[in-house]
Amino acid sequence: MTKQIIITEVALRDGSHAVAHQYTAEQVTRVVRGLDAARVPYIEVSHGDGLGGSSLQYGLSGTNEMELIEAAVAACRNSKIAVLLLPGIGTVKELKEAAALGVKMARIGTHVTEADVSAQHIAKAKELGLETVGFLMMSHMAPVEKLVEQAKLMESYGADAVYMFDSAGALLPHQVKERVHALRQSLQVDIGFHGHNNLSLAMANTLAAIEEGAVRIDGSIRCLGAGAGNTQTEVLTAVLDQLGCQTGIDLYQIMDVAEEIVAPLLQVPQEITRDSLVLGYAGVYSSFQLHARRAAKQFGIDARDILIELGKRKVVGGQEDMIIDVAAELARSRAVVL
Ligand SMILES: CC[C@H](O)CC(=O)C(=O)O
Ligand SMILES: [Mn+2]
Repeated sequence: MTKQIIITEVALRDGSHAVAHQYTAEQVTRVVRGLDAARVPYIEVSHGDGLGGSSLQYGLSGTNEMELIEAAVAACRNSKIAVLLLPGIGTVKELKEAAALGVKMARIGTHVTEADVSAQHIAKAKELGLETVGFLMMSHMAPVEKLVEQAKLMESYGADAVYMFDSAGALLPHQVKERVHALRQSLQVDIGFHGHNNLSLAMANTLAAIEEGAVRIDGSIRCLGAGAGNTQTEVLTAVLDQLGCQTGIDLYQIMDVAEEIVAPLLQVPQEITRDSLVLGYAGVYSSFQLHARRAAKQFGIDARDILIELGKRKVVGGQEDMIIDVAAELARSRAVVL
């Protein structure tokens, strides 16, 4: 595999879920400086749920995300700062603000069956001169044909690349291969992949995606991300180097950022816990983990039961309020049985 792989580092966005959206501008500056020195091409910075995500529904940010973005842009010499926007959560107003701060890439995401809601935001991002990526979340929930159909919509709206997101960390390598293969057959633009490690398959799935032609990959330093986190950037850098793929990232430098700057930020290392394992097993949005844990505590029940029930109900991003409803129902039904 002699390929050029373009990595986007997502610890300062997806990893925001893992720290309950409490990054400070000082932390962002230190991490971005390190990533920039390691020559990571893109660094995503936003609330975990994207621009405008700070709310009671999704979790309040400790620091206004525009301040974090400004700090990130100021800390870059080489890397480009990307932002996430989920239409319905973020708006064009925030996209404009981010662009004015010097952001270079917009990543517009929708649920895997709802690409049509991204048309306006993709067009606006392009108009603002941003490199624009479309991504389809919870891609395990749609059959391959549906995924391809939705990806083609994003391409038709002007996306420069389309990613499939394994948001629940539920896909197995052969399923990733099948999906990326089909996307590669049908799209002209670059294909990307974003994995979660809930079933310990983020790296295997990433390599499966690359084998089938994905050239844009999300990584997260020290795995910092929702659920069990994402494909670990520094490990991916080493593995791709062994495979003869080029990332342009300095391996020792990225290892040092992981060890010396990111690890000390973590209260506990990012690992596969029983709750994150259930996210992958039940096919539930990784960002639901912290909400489910809180609800479990509040109602005196097991977070795994909540997550399994959410999986059965096929709950998707934006339905965070259902977590409390499900927890309350489960607690009630148990009280009746007793
Ligand atoms: C809530 C947005 C979500 O975290 C986006 C993402 O990273 C994913 O779907 O995996
Ligand atoms: Mn994610």
